[in-house]
Amino acid sequence: MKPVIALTKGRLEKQFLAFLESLNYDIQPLKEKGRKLQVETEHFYAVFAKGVDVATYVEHGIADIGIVGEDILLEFEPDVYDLLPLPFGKCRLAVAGEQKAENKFAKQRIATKFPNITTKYFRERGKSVDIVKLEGSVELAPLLGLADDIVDIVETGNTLRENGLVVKEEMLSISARCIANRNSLKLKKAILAPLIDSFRIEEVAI
Ligand SMILES: Nc1ncnc2c1ncn2[C@@H]1O[C@H](COP(=O)(O)OP(=O)(O)OP(=O)(O)O)[C@@H](O)[C@H]1O
Ligand SMILES: O=P(O)(O)OC[C@H]1O[C@H](OP(=O)(O)OP(=O)(O)O)[C@H](O)[C@@H]1O
Repeated sequence: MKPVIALTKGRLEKQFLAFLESLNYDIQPLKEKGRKLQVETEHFYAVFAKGVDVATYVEHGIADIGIVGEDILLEFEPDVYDLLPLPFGKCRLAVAGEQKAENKFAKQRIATKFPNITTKYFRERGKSVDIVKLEGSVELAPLLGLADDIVDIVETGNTLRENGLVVKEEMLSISARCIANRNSLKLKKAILAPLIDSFRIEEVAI
């Protein structure tokens, strides 16, 4: 029996494949998948889904293991075992906005894909803010007057820069994480351990 791994489609999928390749796994079947959403490889079955759905498939035990951004775990708090950080998908969450802009709204209004993370962050600092939930291109919100600021992922900072926005507060650093279903970890330990252990690499500080 092979384990089932749920992979976040898109950006993390590409980085995970490069990671697998660096560990000498044969990723040819994954590279050739076309539009298929399930692929069998020598060591595991892979299924491809959006990040939050990866967490759902793992929570329900459909997938034994998942590769997902830490932002998804913090925002949705799925009931899964958060096993280990992975050396890709590195970025940070930040509050950003226009450099000099006075707040337009009486109560600071924040646009974000991450309402739960945002509410918690400001609550812990004794501040109550209004949240506008968006699904993408969050940087538009302050430019168009929908919100004062945003809470979003920053990697290179190019998206902020090219839209005339600046980081106002660094919130936290995040990376991709390897998660696991709680029962799978107990019942399928023998087949999961070699895979999980192979993902556990020490990062070299430079
Ligand atoms: N610019 C970035 N640099 C590095 N990692 C990122 C960046 N943006 C997102 N991520 C990480 O990659 C994960 C997947 O992001 P991605 O943008 O591919 O999917 P998404 O946010 O669900 O968007 P889409 O709706 O386009 O699929 C995020 O959960 C986050 O952890
Ligand atoms: O600092 P950077 O390297 O510019 O990366 C940050 C951008 O990447 C993500 O957006 P994504 O490309 O996923 O598009 P989205 O706005 O539709 O979520 C994120 O939401 C930022 O907009």
